[in-house]
Amino acid sequence: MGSSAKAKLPVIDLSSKNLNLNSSSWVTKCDEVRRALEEYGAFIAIYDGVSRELRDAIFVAWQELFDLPSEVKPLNVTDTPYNGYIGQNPRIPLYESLGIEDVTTKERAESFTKLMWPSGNQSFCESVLTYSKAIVDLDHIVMKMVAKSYGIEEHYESIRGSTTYLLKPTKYLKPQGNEKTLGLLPHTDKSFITYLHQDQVNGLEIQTKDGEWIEVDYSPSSFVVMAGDAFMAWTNGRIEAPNHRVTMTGNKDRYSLALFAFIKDHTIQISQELVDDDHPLQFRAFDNYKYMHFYYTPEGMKSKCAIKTYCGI
Ligand SMILES: O=C(O)CCC(=O)C(=O)O
Ligand SMILES: [Fe+2]
Repeated sequence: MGSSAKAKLPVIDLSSKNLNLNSSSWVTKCDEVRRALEEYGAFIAIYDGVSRELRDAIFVAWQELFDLPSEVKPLNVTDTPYNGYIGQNPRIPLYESLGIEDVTTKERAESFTKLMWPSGNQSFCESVLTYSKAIVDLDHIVMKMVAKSYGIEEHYESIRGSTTYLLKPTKYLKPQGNEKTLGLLPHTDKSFITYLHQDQVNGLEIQTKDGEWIEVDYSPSSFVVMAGDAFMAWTNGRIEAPNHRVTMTGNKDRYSLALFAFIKDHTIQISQELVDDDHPLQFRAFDNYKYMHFYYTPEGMKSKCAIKTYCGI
């Protein structure tokens, strides 16, 4: 199927002045968030928790990071596949990314900074920490809203403390010539939930349930909220992780920023409140991190829907 200029992701205003937990509109808004995720697996959030200055600082920081010598960036090695450095992959030659695991802890932000800049880069480290914490606040809002709408607040509280965040700055080189070029292959995220941000250049495309590709057009002051595979299992399949990809056109490099939330060292139970005659139990309790490791095995990679292969019933 081709790309469609008509289909659009829902846009939901989650800025602080428009959210009042004690008003009747709160419940309506929670349902709006839940419905958008059920229909598209994603939506665009307008969110004022990241100031313009912070946004500018973070994209300056990413440029500095990607401009580091090519022998420095691969020093970022992690135990978890694909969380470290990815570059020079012939299947996606425009793509380069670095993951910062457990980014909201000061020690990890500092150790990553020191690895990349042994003589220090205080402003980089501060921008990373402040930005990540602002998106964690957005995560808490979104999760609270989904949980409220499904009536599973207690269930969410039981996993919330086990959330860990991976920040992944990504650079896509501008394509050679005028050809539309694939920057990132179609995939679903292995996370629980993902928050995407971009500089000026569009390129993200999300596939609808009927196979159409939506070109996501979002401003630097908004964020794409997207369900990952683990979210699909947690909600007993009510919310599916959408297939998405990046295509590059035009003559500018693209910088994007993903914050992936994972549930770690905690077995995720499927919400029993979401199991009924119309929605029989589809998944067994599972571990988000072990699932991610499974995904990168030959069996996981060839599976059509890895989360169903891993813990589906
Ligand atoms: O660059 C983007 O907008 C999307 C990145 C993405 O999908 C990913 O890193 O999983
Ligand atoms: Fe993704």
